[in-house]
Amino acid sequence: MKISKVKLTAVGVPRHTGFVNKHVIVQIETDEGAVGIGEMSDFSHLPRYSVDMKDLEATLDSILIGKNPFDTADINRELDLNFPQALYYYEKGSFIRNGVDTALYDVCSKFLGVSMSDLLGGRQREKFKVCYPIFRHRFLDEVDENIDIVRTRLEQGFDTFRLYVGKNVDADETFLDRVYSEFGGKVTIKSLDFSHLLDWKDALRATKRLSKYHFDLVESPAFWNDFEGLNHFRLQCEFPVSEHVWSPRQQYEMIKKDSVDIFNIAPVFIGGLTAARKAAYAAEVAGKSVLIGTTQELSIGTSAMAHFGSALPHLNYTSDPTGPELYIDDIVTHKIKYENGYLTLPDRNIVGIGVDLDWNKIEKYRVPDLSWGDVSVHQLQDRTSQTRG
Ligand SMILES: O=C(O)C(=O)C[C@@H](O)[C@H](O)C(=O)O
Ligand SMILES: [Mg+2]
Ligand SMILES: [Mg+2]
Repeated sequence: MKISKVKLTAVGVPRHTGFVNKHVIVQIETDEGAVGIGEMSDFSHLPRYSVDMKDLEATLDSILIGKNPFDTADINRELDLNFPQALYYYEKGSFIRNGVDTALYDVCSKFLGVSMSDLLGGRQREKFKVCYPIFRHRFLDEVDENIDIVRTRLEQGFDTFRLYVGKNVDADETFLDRVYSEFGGKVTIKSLDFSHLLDWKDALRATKRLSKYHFDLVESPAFWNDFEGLNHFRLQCEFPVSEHVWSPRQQYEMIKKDSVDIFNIAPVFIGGLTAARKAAYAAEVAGKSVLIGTTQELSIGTSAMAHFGSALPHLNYTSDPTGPELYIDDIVTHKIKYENGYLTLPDRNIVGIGVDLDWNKIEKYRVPDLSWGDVSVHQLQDRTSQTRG
């Protein structure tokens, strides 16, 4: 089988917060007629340059056409040369590599007539627990609307949440107090996520202040790539520490410096399922736990993560992929399913990734390019359309 064409389609899908995320749908066509789909998820993150879609499609054509999609190792090597790893969380080259790599696994599993998970180590689980994100408070009066989100999502079966913190710790504290006084043991706070906004000492002070409320772990409590700072925090904090993995070198440094207890692995940030599996193996070798992170993908990217997570032996913490619940709509015929707060894999009898493109929805949300429009840094950081100063 040989790749005959790469097709890219950009879509802009709003969240319930009003924030519009731009994603790119990947189609890899082959001379056997099988077509693989993937998702370059959420280009709506800093830095504020954008990728030229037409040029990217031509570049990927030049790299991929004529290649056997089963040659994932060789293709990933080529993709790494063209879209190099970077010591940066939201490196757009990683999103590009992830969309292509996912489509390779999809087209190969379709060609073989098996579920995508069969090419990723099989299934240890048909579902896994996820948590719903509560985005960062900047003002005290945002607590009410976030408590409403907890109440609504709890009614839908999500009993676990993660809280972005650090901009207004008074509001963070008020929120946690309200959660435990109103919902008691019915709700679990999985993590406080500092998103690399504070240095490790400020994050430690905030964590100690909030530790009178229960949470399972702390995420990103130091500046970018501050491996020593993460280690200092970790040795002085009673809670497990997680950090996103955005490059093999960064993960190597975190292993060497014993920076974390948990690696937060999302294919989008490490550049694909192939790279994510390597990161998961490295975590296992280092004796660390894994949770699956997210950039808040649509159903294509989320389904790929469900398949990826089904085989991981040390998926010891609640994971994060909830994108299809955050967006007002999706671009597939049937969204990936959540049941009682669990992300549920497509049936193993369904070949490939297990979701199908809905071209009526794609046309509805199609955008001509990945241009930024008028968004503020606050909106980009906290994923909202709110324009308060
Ligand atoms: O755990 C995180 O950090 C995130 O989920 C980052 C978010 O910004 C995510 O990428 C999103 O778009 O909501
Ligand atoms: Mg995080
Ligand atoms: Mg994102």
